[in-house]
Amino acid sequence: MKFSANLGFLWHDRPLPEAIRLAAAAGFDAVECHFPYETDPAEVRAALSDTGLPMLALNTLPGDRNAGEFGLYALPGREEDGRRVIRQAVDYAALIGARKVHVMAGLASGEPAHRTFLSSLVFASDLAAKAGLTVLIEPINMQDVPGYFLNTTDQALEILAELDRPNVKLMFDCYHVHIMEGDLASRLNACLPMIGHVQIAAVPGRGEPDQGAIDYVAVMKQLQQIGYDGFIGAEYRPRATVEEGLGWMQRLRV
Ligand SMILES: O=C(O)C(=O)[C@H](O)CO
Ligand SMILES: [Mg+2]
Repeated sequence: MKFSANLGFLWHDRPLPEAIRLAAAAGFDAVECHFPYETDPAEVRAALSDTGLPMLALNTLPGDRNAGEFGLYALPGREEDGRRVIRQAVDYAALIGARKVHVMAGLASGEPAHRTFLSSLVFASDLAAKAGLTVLIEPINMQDVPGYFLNTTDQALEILAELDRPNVKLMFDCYHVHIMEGDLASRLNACLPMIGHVQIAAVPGRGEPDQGAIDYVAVMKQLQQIGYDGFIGAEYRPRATVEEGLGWMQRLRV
């Protein structure tokens, strides 16, 4: 199993180039981030090239967080803002060699939001395809982000089927999926062909993936058995320092 440090959560208080170097020193095989846009891409590139780690993915900007926004893609009337943030993400991804962009749906519901999400994804898919990138959509649980548009893998699979674009895939975050749908094993089997990335954290608490309701040794074995050959994103909130909590990595390298 190959592990990617999610630098939106791990070493999030450090400048991004330093966080990349810390991830390499801690034994990660790759990194991914949330919102790198304020960092000079040349510095990110230098850290990636010094360490040899690939940057897997980044997020589109979520809009105005102070006003409660958490993504723009499913918000009727905000299509132009959605286009702006995907252009920015694709441009930045190209500069640092990232291959995937997670587009954040936002707080919305109902048919107008569904239609907006679909048409925005068509735009994102076309733009990303020109740069050889994959677009990710991620179901997020309703306890952490009440009102988020995309909550379950079932809903995501329906959207992906309706969209029918080979470069738009599912971000399967085990933490969110377990909270919303339980039964990770059958969700993984059902979603495998559409999975573009996997993320992990403990439930409850979103700490290191080494305790709680999800048996991650079993999850890793299943992923290997069903032929998932991508990276596993460590997207958790360390209970103490990142370094102190890294014991899980050895245990999960099945
Ligand atoms: O919150 C998550 O699980 C994510 O992966 C996001 O990228 C949103 O920050
Ligand atoms: Mg996630």
